[in-house]
Amino acid sequence: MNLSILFTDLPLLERPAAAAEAGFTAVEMWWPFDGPTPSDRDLRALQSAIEDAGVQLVALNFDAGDMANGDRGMLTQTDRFLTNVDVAVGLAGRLGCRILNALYGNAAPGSAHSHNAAPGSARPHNAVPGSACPSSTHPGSGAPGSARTRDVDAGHRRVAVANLAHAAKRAADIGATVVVEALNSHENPRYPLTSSRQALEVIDQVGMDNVKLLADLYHLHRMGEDVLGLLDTQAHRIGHVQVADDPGRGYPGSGRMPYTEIFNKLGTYEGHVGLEYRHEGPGAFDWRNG
Ligand SMILES: O=C(O)C(=O)CO
Repeated sequence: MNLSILFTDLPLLERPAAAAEAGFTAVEMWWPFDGPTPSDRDLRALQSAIEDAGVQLVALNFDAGDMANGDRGMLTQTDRFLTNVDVAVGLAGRLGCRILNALYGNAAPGSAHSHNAAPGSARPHNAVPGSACPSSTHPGSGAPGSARTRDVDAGHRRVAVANLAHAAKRAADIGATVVVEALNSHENPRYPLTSSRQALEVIDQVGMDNVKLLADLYHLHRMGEDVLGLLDTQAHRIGHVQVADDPGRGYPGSGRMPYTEIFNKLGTYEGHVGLEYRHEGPGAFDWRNG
């Protein structure tokens, strides 16, 4: 269960114990610190909270920037990302965590992907605070699909692939896998990977065995993907699975996704399935008894 999106009424350091109390033995989390290099004291406090609760950290996101203000990863920001890799791999190593999630990062203004809103999205293209939409202010110079935007995207891709390769090498030292995730463009309008195909393309470009897909079934379903088909055809390329229902990002069964079939398929999946849904109030896990 994901400690960044569940138990949010509790301080972070109390959430591992709450998860244990609720019967979980494994937890995952987004990077929980404000920057890429938290103090040793903060790292030790988190480690102790997890160890003292007796739960296993099974997946950890690298620093993804200021998520609350729209950041979605740092793969294209080399200095910040590489600094964080050492810290995150160190923490994961000490806690026996074997999955590290590297969110790609928002496309820069001027990229084709800064216009990534899905059909029907309620939010404007540049809904993330501080984002710009150059093609609307300078017609022709940065329009989606122009030579300039393609250069921006290709440059970012080269940097992201190199940084992923670096992270994967460091992760290999602790026997860990780095995963790459596609997000839905309704909630993440500037995130450039919005399908499993696009995420797998990046993974192919890195070309290392310990770089795999994070199949977040909620994000993928929200983008119209056949998630059952994905589990059938790409199981060997999936390093981690996360679930929530669509619409609403609530618990499985709260929306319209085919969770009976999904869980039947996941019956043979050997990794952990992260519960990454939002829930307020009691009864967050009642669906598991039904
Ligand atoms: O930002 C999100 O929605 C995620 O799933 C991050 O891992």
